[in-house]
Amino acid sequence: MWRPALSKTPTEIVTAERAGLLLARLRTQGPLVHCLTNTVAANFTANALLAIGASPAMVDNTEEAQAFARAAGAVLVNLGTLTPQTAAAMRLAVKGAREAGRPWVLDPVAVGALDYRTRLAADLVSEAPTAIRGNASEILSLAGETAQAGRGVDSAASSADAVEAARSLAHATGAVVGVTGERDYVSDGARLVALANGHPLMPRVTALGCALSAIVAAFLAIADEPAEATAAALLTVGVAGEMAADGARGPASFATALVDTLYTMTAEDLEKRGHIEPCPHAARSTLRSTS
Ligand SMILES: Nc1ncnc2c1ncn2[C@@H]1O[C@H](COP(=O)(O)OP(=O)(O)O)[C@@H](O)[C@H]1O
Ligand SMILES: Cc1ncsc1CCOP(=O)(O)O
Ligand SMILES: [Mg+2]
Repeated sequence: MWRPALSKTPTEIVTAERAGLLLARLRTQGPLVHCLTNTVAANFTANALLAIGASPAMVDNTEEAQAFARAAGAVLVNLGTLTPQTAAAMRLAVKGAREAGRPWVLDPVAVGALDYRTRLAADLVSEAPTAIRGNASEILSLAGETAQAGRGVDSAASSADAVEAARSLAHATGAVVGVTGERDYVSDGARLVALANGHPLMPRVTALGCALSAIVAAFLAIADEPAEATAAALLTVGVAGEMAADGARGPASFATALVDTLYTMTAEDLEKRGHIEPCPHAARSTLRSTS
């Protein structure tokens, strides 16, 4: 049967149709996602990954991390409750992922607010993450702007104020950068897209951003294009957040409804509710070689 090509224009990062297609592929393939994440987020992250159709495994010891990263579909490195032992495992997992050509995601939790993780993050960024997903303060800090460090794990800045930082970080590192908040932005250094879904209950649930970064890893595992995969993951979770908020009584019932929505939502939901705003002014961004 003939089907219309779900193509994008050369300047577009994602369309709702493409995001729906990737969501369906994720559910069919059920990628293994190797998570080195924090003790707050581990359970919620595993449930969110299972709900959307991926297969999570939390393996953060130095004996197994490198070999497991080589076997996984994608790797998540989240600095939330870092220790010297987990930091060593993270370095090994990144090594394994790179050896095997696997995508890996950095979630720089509280980077900028605390020194030890800020130094580790700088090292990890030089190991070519496929994508970096953080809140505005974290992305501003990684991009070298220290004035708006977060208060612990929460952002002190708005994502709109971190758009340029996201683009310059992507441009400088070659990673796709997703900066989240009331609006989410994704850049590969040349292109930029704004995603205007989500709900104010989302930052009222701990580890939601951590689970989002794990879902970015799941999309990267099954996709060909990292920027499209990252934007599709952010769009999916943003739309799921809006849907889950209908009928939620507060943060706890919202968190449960979000996991259920990741399980039930359809490509049609993405097409009906997804707000994708291409940012044409991104054209002023330069080619990597000019920096
Ligand atoms: N004020 C808000 N309104 C709507 N969605 C939000 C808001 N704040 C955060 N989100 C959503 O919550 C998710 C986590 O983002 P964020 O809170 O920035 O990350 P983190 O938990 O790492 O600080 C993203 O999907 C983002 O779009
Ligand atoms: C509360 C807390 N403390 C250390 S990690 C963590 C979870 C942070 O989760 P998120 O970045 O998704 O809000
Ligand atoms: Mg976070």
